[in-house]
Amino acid sequence: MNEATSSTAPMIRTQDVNKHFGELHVLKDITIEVPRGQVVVVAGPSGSGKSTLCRTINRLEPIDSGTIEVDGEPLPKEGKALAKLRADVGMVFQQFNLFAHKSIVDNVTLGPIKVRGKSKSAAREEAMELLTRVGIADQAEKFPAQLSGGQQQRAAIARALAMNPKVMMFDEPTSALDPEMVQEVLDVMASLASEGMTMFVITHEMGFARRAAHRVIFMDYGSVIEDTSPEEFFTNPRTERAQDFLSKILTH
Ligand SMILES: Nc1ncnc2c1ncn2[C@@H]1O[C@H](COP(=O)(O)OP(=O)(O)OP(=O)(O)O)[C@@H](O)[C@H]1O
Repeated sequence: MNEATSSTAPMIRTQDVNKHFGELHVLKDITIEVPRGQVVVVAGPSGSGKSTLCRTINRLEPIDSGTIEVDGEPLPKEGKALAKLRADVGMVFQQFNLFAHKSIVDNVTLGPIKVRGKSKSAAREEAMELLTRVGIADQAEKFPAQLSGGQQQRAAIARALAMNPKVMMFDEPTSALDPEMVQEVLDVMASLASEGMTMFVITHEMGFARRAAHRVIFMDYGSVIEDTSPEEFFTNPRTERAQDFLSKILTH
């Protein structure tokens, strides 16, 4: 890797990205840059293409045209480079996707041992530090089903962090949680944000956007139609679609 490039390039850069699902044009000429250390909240109505955009950046979905770079490097298509990309771009989904038959600590150590080549003892030590950081060290030996949804999601965040990612992507991380557990997950995310992690967060939690985001991207029908500061987005949304969206979300 070219160090000079990687230290100055935006963490994520997409240029004229287009994607279709059959006839549906789900991403339309998406051009965005996310500088390192920036926290971007991606908002928009259901079906506007937010998840698809997120998944293209991790190459879980291929694109039809355009380019995507992570840390100055084009996305690899296969092999070791793809595994490295998946480690560099940590993903946290709505469903926690933890391995049900492994303990929480084993869920966290699996990637570092298999992909990063860490020794078992080093991986375990780091996993315990991460579980402490997300507030569930006391749950380390339990199985996922023995934890609350909020604890499982915090374990999923620890698992992604264990790969030492360059950027963390969150796809509606709190929408499967009972209301009382939402805040504990958002608190972990806000703390990561304050530590300077680059974050790309799809969420309807506008409180988090106000508190932790540097920027809000609003998508509608596959296009980015607002890309602005949280202050501007909340006080002065430019488009009627964003105004409608905010009035629904904020009165919900
Ligand atoms: N694998 C797929 N095959 C076909 N269509 C898909 C696929 N994945 C998503 N779509 C469609 O693409 C559009 C965008 O979906 P996407 O999940 O990206 O939207 P979203 O903004 O994240 O929505 P939500 O907020 O409901 O999660 C939707 O119309 C969806 O039905």
